[in-house]
Amino acid sequence: MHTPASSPVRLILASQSPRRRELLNQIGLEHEVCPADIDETVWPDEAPVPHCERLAREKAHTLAVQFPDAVVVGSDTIVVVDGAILGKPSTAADAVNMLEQLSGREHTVYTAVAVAHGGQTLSGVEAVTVRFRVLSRPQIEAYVRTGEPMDKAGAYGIQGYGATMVEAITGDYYAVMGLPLGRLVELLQALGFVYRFAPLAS
Ligand SMILES: Cc1cn([C@H]2C[C@H](O)[C@@H](COP(=O)(O)OP(=O)(O)OP(=O)(O)O)O2)c(=O)[nH]c1=O
Repeated sequence: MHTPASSPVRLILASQSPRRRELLNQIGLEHEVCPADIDETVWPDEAPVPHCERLAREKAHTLAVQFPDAVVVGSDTIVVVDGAILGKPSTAADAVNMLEQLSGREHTVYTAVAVAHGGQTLSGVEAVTVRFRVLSRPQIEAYVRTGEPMDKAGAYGIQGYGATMVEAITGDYYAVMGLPLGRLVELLQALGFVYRFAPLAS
């Protein structure tokens, strides 16, 4: 990524998520990683979408204050079913419960992304509807035993074994995986930076 005068820009990903790193690499956005240590507790009466956007903005803002020369990307993903937020499961039993709630029906994944630089923070939220197949209890337990659900909102990874549980998706796949790439590039451009495709090595 560059300034309009073609100088390279220092980009920092304020996240511990290996998926977000992978996704930035996929579109050639060179970056450093510096996870933001923020309190992710849901405020009393805080609705899911404002919660997820607040966290993405806090992650980006916290690091932007520490690294004023850099552009910082923060993001947050939640799964919402029956109005309740499913974050990352804290135990295997918790993961089993979450997957039982998702079985055979639709839920919404919200991913907020925020970019911060020069005292400005821009953000947006992508909403994706995901319909799950009916999952049997043995199937859920076998999936939880793989360990895949444990660091993921809603206890599944669409990019992994979790792909076998999905019947339909409406919205940005990359938002489910943790970082809506189209929205991110749009926000970086709105901050005044230039994103270009680089030729692929043959
Ligand atoms: C639904 C879903 C979530 N996830 C992941 C993306 C996020 O890493 C995680 C949601 O938790 P987050 O709190 O958004 O992110 P994180 O704790 O992994 O990293 P950080 O806060 O430092 O940015 O769930 C998948 O990888 N695949 C999926 O299909």
